[in-house]
This record gives sequence, C-alpha cells and structure tokens, in this order.
Amino acid sequence: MLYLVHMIVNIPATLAPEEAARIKADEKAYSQQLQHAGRWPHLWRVVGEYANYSVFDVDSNDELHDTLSKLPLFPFMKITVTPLAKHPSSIV
Ligand SMILES: O=C(O)C[C@H]1C=CC(=O)O1
Repeated sequence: MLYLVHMIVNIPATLAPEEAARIKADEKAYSQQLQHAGRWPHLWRVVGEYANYSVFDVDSNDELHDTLSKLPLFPFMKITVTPLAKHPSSIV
C-alpha cells in the first residue's frame, strides 16, 4: 500500500544544538534504513521549507503508524497522511 506523507519539522529553539544534531543524525540513519528496505521509496524536500513529501510503501495503516511514530524527529513533526489508490488512467 502506498501513502503520500507530508512532514513539517519544527524543532524548538530551546532544544540544545547538540541534542538536535544527534536526533537529526538518528533520523537520517533510520530513514536510510527504511529507504534501503524499500519502505520509503521517495523522499523529497519542499523547496524553502523544513518539510518533505514522502511516499511510503508498507503493508497496512498500522505499519505506517508504527514506522512514523519511530522517527526520531516524530515529536517535532506535523504529519499528514494521504492513502494512495491506483488511478484508472495510469499506465504504470
Ligand atoms: O529533513 C526532513 O525532512 C525530516 C526527516 C526526513 C528524513 C530525514 O532524514 O529527516
């Protein structure tokens, strides 16, 4: 199942810079692990924003929720999920 996910990151200024850097490094490692596993096939930066549009390829709503809630930046994100279905005119 494919899901379009919009993530907006808002790290509070009160978080220590070293802690923010550690969380971002953990986030990068976790996201690359999911990308290598084929679970996160698209990750695109929104130009001019600390935000991304991603496509996740997972088996269920529960798996997506579990995956997203384990993101190290999850406590600092606003996430919007759009489930995707095959378009009848699509040739792929
Ligand atoms: O930078 C972001 O958009 C947030 C998050 C998504 C992947 C990653 O490494 O960080």
